[in-house]
Amino acid sequence: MGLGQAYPASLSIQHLCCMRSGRLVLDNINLSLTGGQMAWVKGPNGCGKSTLLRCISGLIPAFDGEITYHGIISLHDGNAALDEELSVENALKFWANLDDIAADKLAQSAEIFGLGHIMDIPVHMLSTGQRQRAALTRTICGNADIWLLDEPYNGLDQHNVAMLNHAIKIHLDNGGMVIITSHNDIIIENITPIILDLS
Ligand SMILES: Nc1ncnc2c1ncn2[C@@H]1O[C@H](COP(=O)(O)OP(=O)(O)OP(=O)(O)O)[C@@H](O)[C@H]1O
Repeated sequence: MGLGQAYPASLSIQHLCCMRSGRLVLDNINLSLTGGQMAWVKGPNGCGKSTLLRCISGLIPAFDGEITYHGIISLHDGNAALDEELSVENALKFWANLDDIAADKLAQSAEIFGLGHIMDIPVHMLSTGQRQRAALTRTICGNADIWLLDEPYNGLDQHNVAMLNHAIKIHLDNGGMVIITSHNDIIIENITPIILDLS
């Protein structure tokens, strides 16, 4: 990960308000996390879950309040950010090279989601679940301390849900942090997420 043990990852959101197209979407949101902790952001469609993750990652400005953090952030959302024309392998290698990730670490991460047999397929030919797995591989093999996972279970079969939960557990055990949005319950052994309900 990006930070050593001497400087653990942390995140603090205080009185955050966020506007979209002139409408207040997030109103007075507060959340504090340290290394090893996970937050589950829940609530009905349109309540602002994705907006919150995009705000934390700096893609949407806060209207009011403060977000402070130590660590490197990786945002995983519906936009896979993988080049549609490249093979899965080359699309992932593009990011691995930028992030200075060793080839064997990328290969190991791709194996977690069983990408081996689809590494030579162009990204635009992937199914929903395959695309989700490829995009998750990018986050999992990276150096980020803080994973922002927006509906990461969408499209995943039961086996790959278990694989993702295992990867999350290892990340938390290593002092990482996770903020996740999901409409489904999150069941990860020995992990009790902090719930942020935006209902
Ligand atoms: N690009 C955008 N421009 C303006 N408003 C937007 C934009 N994207 C979303 N919104 C609005 O922001 C509000 C929150 O949307 P957001 O996507 O954060 O909700 P969500 O809780 O993630 O929903 P879902 O459960 O459907 O994924 C909604 O009212 C939506 O209409």
